[in-house]
Amino acid sequence: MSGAVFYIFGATGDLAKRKLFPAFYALYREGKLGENFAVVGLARRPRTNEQFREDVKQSINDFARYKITNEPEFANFAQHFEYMSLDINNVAGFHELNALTARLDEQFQTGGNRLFYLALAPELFGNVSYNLREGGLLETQGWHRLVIEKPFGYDLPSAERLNGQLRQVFEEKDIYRIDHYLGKEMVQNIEFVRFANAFFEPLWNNKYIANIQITLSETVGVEERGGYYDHSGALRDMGQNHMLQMLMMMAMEPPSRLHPEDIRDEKVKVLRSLRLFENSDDVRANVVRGQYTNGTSKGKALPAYREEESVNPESTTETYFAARVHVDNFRWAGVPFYIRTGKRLPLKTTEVVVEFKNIPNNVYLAKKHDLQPNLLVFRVNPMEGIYLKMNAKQPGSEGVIVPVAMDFCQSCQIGINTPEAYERLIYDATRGDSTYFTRWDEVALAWSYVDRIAAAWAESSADLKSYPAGSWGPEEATQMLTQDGFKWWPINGQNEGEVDWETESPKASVLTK
Ligand SMILES: NC(=O)C1=CN([C@@H]2O[C@H](COP(=O)(O)OP(=O)(O)OC[C@H]3O[C@@H](n4cnc5c(N)ncnc54)[C@H](OP(=O)(O)O)[C@@H]3O)[C@@H](O)[C@H]2O)C=CC1
Ligand SMILES: O=C1O[C@H](COP(=O)(O)O)[C@@H](O)[C@H](O)[C@H]1O
Repeated sequence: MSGAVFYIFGATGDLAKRKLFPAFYALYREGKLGENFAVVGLARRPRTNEQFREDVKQSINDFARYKITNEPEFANFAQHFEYMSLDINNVAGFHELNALTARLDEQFQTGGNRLFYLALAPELFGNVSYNLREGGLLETQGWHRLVIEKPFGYDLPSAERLNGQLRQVFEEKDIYRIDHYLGKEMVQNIEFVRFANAFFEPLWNNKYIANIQITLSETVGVEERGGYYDHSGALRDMGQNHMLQMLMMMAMEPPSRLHPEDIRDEKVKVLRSLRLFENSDDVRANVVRGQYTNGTSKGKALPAYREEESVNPESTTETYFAARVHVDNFRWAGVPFYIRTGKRLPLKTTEVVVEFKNIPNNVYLAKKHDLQPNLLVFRVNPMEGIYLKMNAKQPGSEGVIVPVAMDFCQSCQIGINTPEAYERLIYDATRGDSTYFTRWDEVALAWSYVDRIAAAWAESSADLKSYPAGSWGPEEATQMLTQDGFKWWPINGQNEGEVDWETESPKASVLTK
């Protein structure tokens, strides 16, 4: 990797602590950072370099997958970190930052390359980019890249405004919009499994696939982010980004080359093919929203959403939504994509299930047995793997057919969530590989789709359902599939009531008939 100075704006914040410092350490331990780098932590509160390095150490001890086992090695890593107190609205501070960087460029031989990571509230993104230019930080000979966190706007108009601000300073090719789901191993693996196997691609269409289900369930509530979440809700927090990104990975055509722009071109075509909801009735017929009331998990009482800190006690924000999405193109016409996500559900899991059409029911075996459809399941999070559910003869029986699994449990082999999404994404941005970052046209089209749902919801909250914390969400989401002759496949083979509350994490391989 070429050298670089990394600037973490928001270095005293939650994201830096939980994700960014551990990711830098993992990259360093794996030799991917080399020695020609410096990390400058930036935020308003005062911190000495020593205190900052202690913060970094603490965050690694608390959150990293590589723990510190070798103190001299950590000391060597830590001497690449410096801290500067900076209010991003103060342009003079950026001149000072430029002077600091000139020294770091020299000390660590970074070649003038600069990566600006904005782990800040989105309202601050525009000012940072102006001040980077005003402060002279974009004048070195190397590359200058901007990495920004979600949310990218609140709706299409606000996203356009934000993008306009950034584009006054940075070219699109230098803007790396993070969707951390794209950094997850199994989300990236969708593309490989689809396009590197002779037996999937011929079946990957409306002739053989009955429906696709994407579930992103969380056990947590809104924790300390009530203020942000109450303004956002599940649709904007998860739907506009992570869920549509996974849908694109499932539905895209094979790219002609493995070039970032070719891959993103194919993804964006999926968004262009989404059937837009025509009016509020259309939205209500195809999208269910819910909010959790009080309930229990592992025998523990949980508060209702409206009782959470910083949440409006009369809030109508959805903490759950499920939608029937159609991709109106030649490959997918007639195949529903069902997506659902929610807080305070029974399991923390992300899974994508491909349900294949059953064999013709006039065939002898189908006439004689109640055959289950074949399923291909991508387990994204926290267990990682792929399993195929198929039908086979029960050994020794009188021709009894049972569902069996071919199960590739990646996390059983190499551990849970390896490597972490942020490691991959920081590494890719440093190498200039934008494949797993969101291009502006993807962001804009995703907002266009989601804005229609949000607009219908803004008219009236009469369709907002409640669900007890610890349940699988409103009954209406189940009915939506029943209407189509389908059902939600149990997550990791577990129906409600069968959850392993002790571990909360899915069992390796459970099949439900
Ligand atoms: N936390 C998470 O898990 C996730 C976060 N994100 C996104 O990442 C971004 C950061 O989130 P998070 O870390 O949770 O937020 P926090 O509120 O924990 O941190 C915000 C950071 O911004 C700094 N800051 C605020 N105002 C200024 C200013 N005027 N000048 C300089 N620094 C400032 C704060 O430091 P100080 O007060 O010292 O100035 C702090 O370091 C947000 O966009 C969020 O949506 C996205 C996905 C997950
Ligand atoms: O972006 C977000 O994602 C997290 C869930 O991410 P995961 O990697 O833990 O599955 C979600 O909790 C948060 O609300 C949202 O902003």
